[in-house]
Parts: sequence; C-alpha cells; structure tokens
Amino acid sequence: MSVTSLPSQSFPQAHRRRLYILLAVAIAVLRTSQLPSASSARDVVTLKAWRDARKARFNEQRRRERETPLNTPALEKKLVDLYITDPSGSRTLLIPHRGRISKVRITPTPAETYEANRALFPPLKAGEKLGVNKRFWQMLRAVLAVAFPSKTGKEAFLLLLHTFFLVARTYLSVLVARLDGRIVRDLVSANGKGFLRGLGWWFVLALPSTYTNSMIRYLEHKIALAFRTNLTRYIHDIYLNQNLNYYKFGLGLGVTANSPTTKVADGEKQTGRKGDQKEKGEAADAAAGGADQLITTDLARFCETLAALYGNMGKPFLDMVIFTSQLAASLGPAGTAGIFLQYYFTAWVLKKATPAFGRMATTEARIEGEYRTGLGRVGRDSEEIAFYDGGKRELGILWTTYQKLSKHIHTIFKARIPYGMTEDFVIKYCWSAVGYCLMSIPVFFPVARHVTGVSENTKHSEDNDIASRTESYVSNRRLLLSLGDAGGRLMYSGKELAELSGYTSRVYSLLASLHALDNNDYPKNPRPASLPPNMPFYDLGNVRGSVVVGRNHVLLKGVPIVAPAGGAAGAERGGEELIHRLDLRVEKGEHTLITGANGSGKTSIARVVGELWPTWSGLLERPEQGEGGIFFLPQKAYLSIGSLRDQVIYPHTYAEMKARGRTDAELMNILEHVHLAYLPAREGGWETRKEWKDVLSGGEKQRMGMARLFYHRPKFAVLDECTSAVSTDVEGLMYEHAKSIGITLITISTRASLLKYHNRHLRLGEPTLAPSLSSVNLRDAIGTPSTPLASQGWQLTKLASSTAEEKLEVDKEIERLERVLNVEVDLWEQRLKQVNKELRGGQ
Ligand SMILES: Nc1ncnc2c1ncn2[C@@H]1O[C@H](COP(=O)(O)OP(=O)(O)OP(=O)(O)O)[C@@H](O)[C@H]1O
Repeated sequence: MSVTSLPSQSFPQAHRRRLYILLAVAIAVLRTSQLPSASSARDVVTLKAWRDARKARFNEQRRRERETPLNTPALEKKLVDLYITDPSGSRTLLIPHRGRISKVRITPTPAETYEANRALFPPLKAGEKLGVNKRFWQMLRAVLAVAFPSKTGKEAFLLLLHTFFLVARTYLSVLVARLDGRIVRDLVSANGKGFLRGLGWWFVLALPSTYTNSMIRYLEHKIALAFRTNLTRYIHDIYLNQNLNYYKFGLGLGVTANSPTTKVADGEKQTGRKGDQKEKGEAADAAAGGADQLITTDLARFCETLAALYGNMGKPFLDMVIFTSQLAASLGPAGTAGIFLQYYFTAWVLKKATPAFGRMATTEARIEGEYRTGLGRVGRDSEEIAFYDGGKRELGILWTTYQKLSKHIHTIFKARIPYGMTEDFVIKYCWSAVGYCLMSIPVFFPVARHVTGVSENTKHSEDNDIASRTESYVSNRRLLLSLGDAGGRLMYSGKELAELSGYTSRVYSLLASLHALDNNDYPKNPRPASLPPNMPFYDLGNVRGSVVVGRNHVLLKGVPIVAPAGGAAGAERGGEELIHRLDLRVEKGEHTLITGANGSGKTSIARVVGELWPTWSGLLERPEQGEGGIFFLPQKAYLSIGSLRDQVIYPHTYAEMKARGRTDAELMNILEHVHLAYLPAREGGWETRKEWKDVLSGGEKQRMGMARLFYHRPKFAVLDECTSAVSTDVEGLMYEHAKSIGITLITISTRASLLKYHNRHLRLGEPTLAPSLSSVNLRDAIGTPSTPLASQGWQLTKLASSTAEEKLEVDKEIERLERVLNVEVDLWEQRLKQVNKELRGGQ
C-alpha cells in the first residue's frame, strides 16, 4: 500500500529534460571566467569568435606584463598621466592593474540628476523614529534610486542572473530531496541497479548544485559592489564639487537631524511622551559622524546587507513557496493549512521577540566612526603628539571610545541570545514537531489520504509498501528540513532587515545632508528671544548678500565677517560676528596687508572672499579662482598625495600642466625663486612619490606653497600667514618676486616687517586707534563703514599713495610702541633690579 503520491512518475523521466536544460545553461556559464556584461554580450557574434577574442586579450595581457612589469620606469611614467581631461567634462583614469594600465572613463554625474533626486531626500528630523517602518521604505527607495539607477543597466542584468541561480538552486534542492528518497527506497527494497543509477544521478546533480551555490555568492558580492560603485561615484561628485560641500559638511553645517524647527517640536514632545529623547538620539545617531566613516564603512555595509538580503529573503521565500507546494501534494489540505498556521505563529512570535536591531546598528556605526576618527587623528598628528609625549593621553582617549564600542557590541550580542533562542526553538523544534505530526497524518490516518485524494496503489506488495513509505518519509523529511532551513533564513533576514534600516538611515542622512548643502538649503530659524535687540542674528537660512565672481578686483562692500553655525547652535545664537561690516576694495597693484590680534578675524576675511563662509549681507566681488584670477595660500601648508612635481603644480595634474605647455625647466626656475632648487636632485627627480608632509620641514612646506603661487601666476593672491616659518630674507625675496610677476598681494600677517612690500594696510580690532571714541558713539560708529572702530573694528590706510598718510601710519606705529613701552618698561626695570639682586647674592 502506497502512502503518498510521491513519486507518481519516476524521477529521471519526469525531470530529465528540465535537468538537461539546466545543465546546459550552467555549463555555458561555467565556461565564462568572467561574466560578460550586457553590452559585451550584444557584441558577441559566435561562441568561437568570443573565445578567440578572449584568447587574444589574454595573450596581449601576458605580453604587456612581460613588457611593463610593475615598478618599472615605464609604469611610473604612465602613472603621472593619472587624469586626462576631456572637453565634455569626462575624465579618463589610468589605473594600474596586473602589470598594465587600464583606462577607466569617468563621466561626472550631471547636475540635472542631483536636481531630480533632491526631492527624494528630505532631511531626517530630530525625533524621527527609525526602524522597519514607512520612513525606512521611503529612505530605501531614495537610496536605491542612486544605487540602482536604471532598470536595464548592469545591476538589473546581475539581479536577473542572480534570480536565475536562486530559482535553479531551489529547483535542484527539490530534485535532491526526491533523489534522496529514491536512493533510500532502492536501498530498503534491495534494488541494486536502481541504487547505482540513483547514485549516478546524485553526482550529476552535485555539479550544478555546487556551481549554483558559488554563483549565488559571487553574484551577491558583484551586486553589492555595483551598488557601492554607483553610490560612491554619486557621493564623490556631490561631496567634492564646486560648492565646497566637503568643507561645509566638515564644519557641521550639513547635520540636519538636530534642526531647530524639529528641536522645538521635540521639546514639546519630550514633556508629553516618554522615550522621545531616545528617538531624537536615533535620528542624531544616523546623521552623526565624519564623512569618511559614512562613505567607507557604512556605505559598504549598507550595500552588502542589501545585496545579501535579496538572496536571504528571496531564496527562502521561493524555497518556502516551492517546498510548501511540494509538501502540500503529499500532505493534503489539512497539512497545508497546518503549515500556514505555523508560519503565521512563527512570524508573530519572532516579531514580539525582535529587539531594535536597526537602532543598535546605527549606534554601532556612529561609535565606530568616533573610534576611527580618533585613530586617524593619531596617525595624522603623530609628530605633534610624540613631541608632547601624548601617547598615554591618546591611548586613554582611544581606549575610552573602544570600550564604548565594545560595550555596545556586547549589548547587541546579549540581545541576540533570547532572540536566537526563540528563533531556534520555534523554527528548529516547533517546526520539526509540526512536520512530524503532518507526516504522520497519512500513516496513522489512511482515511485522510482518501479524503485528500492521495492515490493508493493497492498492487504494491507489503515490502514495496515499506520501501515506498520510507522513500516518502525521506523525501518529505528532507523537504521539511529544507523548509525549516528556509523558514529560519527568512526569519533571520528579519533581523538583517532591521539592521539594514540602520545602515539605510546612515547612508540616507549623508545623501540628504549633501543635497541640502549643495542647494544651500538650511532651515529658517526664528530670531531667538534671548538675543539682545542690538545684536544681529546670522541665520544660515537667511543669507542675503550678493556675490559676483569674475571681476578684476576684490571688493567687499558692507560685508559682515561672520563664523557660521549650523544645527542647534545656529538656532540658539546664529553665526558669530567677528567684524561688523567691512569695506575693502583691492584693485590691481594695491598690495594690502591685513594685520590684527590673534582671533580678530583675519583668516575669516579670506574665508568670506573664498566663499567658504557666506556673505550674509552687502556685496562681494572677486575674480575667478585659479590661474589669472585669485589664488589662496592657507595658513597650514597642504601637501597632496603624488610626485614632487604634483606638489608644485597642485591642484593641476601633470596632464593639465602639459596641456598648458609648461615644462619641468620652468618648475625648476620656480623652485630657485623659493630656494628649493635642491629638492629634485635630493629626492631623486620630479616623479618621486613620498609622504611629502613628513619629508619637508615647516619652512620648506611654506616655500612649496609660494612655488605653487608662482606656478599658477594669478592676478591676486591671498597669503594667509603662509611665510611665518620662512626666514625673513627669503620671505622678502619671494614677496618681491611675486610683485615683479604681476601678482597683487593681499597678505594676512602679524609681522610688521611685511609692511614694506605693501602699499595699503588694513588693521583689525585695534581698540586704541581712536581713543576719543566713547562707548556711546562707538555703537553709532559700528553702523558707519570706513570709520575707525574700537572693537570689531578696522581701519584701512594707504601707505605709499601720499606722504601725509604714510606719516600718519608711522605716527600710529610710534603711538603703539610708546603704549607698549609705558606698560612694559616699569616691569622690565623691576625685573632688572631683581636679577641684579640675585647676582649679588640676595643683598
Ligand atoms: N568655524 C568656526 N566657528 C566658530 N568660530 C570660528 C570658526 N572658525 C574660526 N572661528 C573663530 O573666529 C575667530 C577669528 O578666527 P580667524 O581664524 O579669522 O582669526 P585670525 O585673526 O586669523 O587669527 P590668527 O592670527 O590666530 O590666525 C576666532 O576667535 C575663531 O575662534
């Protein structure tokens, strides 16, 4: 007596044709060492032609490897051409790979794409609850619009292929389950021939099964990489664009989760509802951290989790559908209903038992970012730390952060214990028990078989009956095990989905911040009631100044110099006003020296002129940046990655230098002017690549900065204390040379010795310049540009234009020195008396 419908037809007859097709496809794919992309697939005419082309490519690669092994001068030479710009704006990157240079064409993401996508990325609000909720699906859809830009692109092709292998894998599992049953049946009924045939099929199935498993993993990684590449390109293009988003993001202006409007709402909620503080923390966690952590680790984790989730959810789901349908045929409607009941019960239990994995993943990413930043700081500022012998202190800081991280990870692990137990208990044990019960139905209740329409072959002998029952049991058992496994993976992917929600919020917050920064979108804040009425409120959402780029002069007309503040600080106080309103016009040849006490706002003027900081009101006019325009030399010398030549021509590339017809001989001449002519010979030539910031001394770094200035030959140069470590004689020569080649200098310095190279002098915050100003008329004076001020003030003097002004300037210098002397001479005399007394032995 047969107990199941299994197998109504014998295995090979039923499945042979489909298996042959599957094998043919698998073998065809197996033969491809690399998957051809959709476009190259179109180009393939015949398999033979494609194989010939592949062989030719391989031979060519070997030939190149022999001709240009790595580290040969030929490769070094090619490396200097790293970027080749194209009139369309695309660049060709030359990437060294396996002994040859491959060309990768990079087309910048069009501005319209960012414009179109902006609406998808409304910023995260403080108090927004994260997790697998409606907002998560919105965020995922927005990020996917970037990661998966086209339905017919490479990602879609990979996804299709991945799906094919997932289906194939499930189909093969069903075949294996049936074959398993058949082999055991033949074994029990001592059918040697059938047993051997079954074994043969077993090996035939093993090949595509193992290949399918490997391909699933391979394609999963490939999809993750394709997502990551798309997202990274998109983020790089918006992060490092002309709007200086990298600077603004670093300044903290892009962190939107603490936006004040939402903060007010948050405050209201906090009084009303417990737990909102935690929610605010979730959104802030998603937005916190440096760009490096977000763009590298968090992005990679997002892509890996997302790609894995497709397989981890898609495949078990498919498995469950197919296995359930297979089992349903054996178990009948009651059994099928039982299976579905158990699915529902499992989902309900696991939902109740799942901790907030998403929030935990977000917090983990944030703390990991902090730890990474700490380590980065030690690496970057190692010399300074070593001089202070600050290793122990840094160790303390790093260890504290690491402890925080390890404690948090430990909390996650602890939260996983009860979850894992529940999961195991429900899926492994409850499901198996239900499985046994369901399988026992046709055995113990043969009537049910008739009811369910299960066919019964009464011709079977008793032996055959046992063999058949064993076969059925083994097949069903295997199917149930696979079903349990699929269910486990599907439920497990619920945890992964929660974690994905955490990573999604991180990547989303980065993209939302960058879009907002790029569009200069800041929340509009109401003027805080606590602010005194005479104090201006500088809100990033209310910048009204005009900026005109492309003029042949530098002009600031009624421009306040204000340090911007974003987020909650910006809402509470607004930006910090350093200079109330500045009027400055620098025409060609008007070399201007800006002096003032530390922190008086000298560099800040350069930041406003360079558009790093906003022009809140008034008018700013300036030339274009770069060659023939304006060039900024910052206080801290910056040396880039690259060759010695790259240091002089930065930010140009070698290709750009060549395109302008500039030569190494010219660069040598420039190095002579900055007294660095010995460098190419000492360092082994222009192509030498080193960590230049560690190789060059402080003074050499600053002279390298001046070399850059001479290379770019701008009309105007803003020099911010960029020669403070250079000896005064060399400094003088460099200033004279700059003037002789037609550069108008706007120098920021505290060195009075530089006055002689300038013909105008802008003094900042000199309280004694106009001692007659009382505190009453000072307030009026603040509103009047070009008036000498006592605080937040400035005064512009022409040095060489008229002797009277020159005399005034000298008078002021004498006045200042007398003031210093009056205060300090008494102190010096006292000290002298003290020293003399000590020398006389204290008498
Ligand atoms: N991002 C910022 N946010 C808030 N305040 C800032 C910011 N950057 C600078 N400041 C403050 O603005 C003031 C002016 O800074 P700035 O760098 O312009 O001074 P400086 O006159 O160039 O000083 P120094 O001579 O020391 O270089 C300082 O008090 C500084 O702390």
